[in-house]
Amino acid sequence: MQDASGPVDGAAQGGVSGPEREPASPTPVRAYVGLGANLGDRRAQLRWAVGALDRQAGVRVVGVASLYGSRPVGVVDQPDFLNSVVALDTVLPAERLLERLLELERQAGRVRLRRWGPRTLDLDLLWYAGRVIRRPPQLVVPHPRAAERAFVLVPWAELAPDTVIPGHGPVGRLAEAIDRSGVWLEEASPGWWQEPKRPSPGAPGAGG
Ligand SMILES: Nc1ncnc2c1ncn2[C@@H]1O[C@H](COP(=O)(O)OP(=O)(O)OP(=O)(O)O)[C@@H](O)[C@H]1O
Ligand SMILES: Nc1nc2c(c(=O)[nH]1)N=C(CO)CN2
Repeated sequence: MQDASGPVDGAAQGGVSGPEREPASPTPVRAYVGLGANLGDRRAQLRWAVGALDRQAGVRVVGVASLYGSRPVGVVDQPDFLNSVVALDTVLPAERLLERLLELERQAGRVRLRRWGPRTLDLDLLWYAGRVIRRPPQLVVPHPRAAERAFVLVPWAELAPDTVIPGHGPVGRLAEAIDRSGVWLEEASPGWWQEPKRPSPGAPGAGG
């Protein structure tokens, strides 16, 4: 993983260009993915998702926003969410990337009970290389509700305020204009998603 402001480099990542696979983009493109959870050990699930995304062939996590708490939007009689946004460089086409996101949701034990209902892990493809993709209901990019959700815009603006959501404008401007009263900082990046630090031998409390 690296900083989100780093260059997009290294076309031949992840070994996704074998003959039996989908043709991959020749060079990596930037994508942004929204993370959400409001059931189970929410923080652990989001932390797992960051690592699992980075381990996907053809995907590299290049930035992770802070962790935010948020009051539920849409269906309001459900527990509060934790939300964040990650920046990726990927050689996967958008459809393949979405398949991976849905598979990771399944691995995290997500069961689809109702739209906008509670979930152990939600991964939304917010933005892919600035492209507009309309293949409803399977794939719509930019995510159709991203520009109206403070729990998306606030973490996203930390990573990429100048990124333009086609049809809406720059993420930073949208984040400044939106009502963010239902969103609060839970834990600043990078603390929440990095491996816990082991105490060094001999340090107070390290034992033995
Ligand atoms: N950009 C996108 N990101 C994630 N899923 C998408 C996207 N576009 C279309 N979909 C489709 O939406 C379905 C997932 O819907 P889901 O149940 O997660 O909606 P939701 O999270 O309850 O609501 P919302 O879409 O408002 O966040 C998937 O089957 C997927 O194919
Ligand atoms: N605060 C918050 N509310 C939501 C969220 C979410 O991630 N955070 N996700 C939803 C469906 O994707 C519906 N409502």
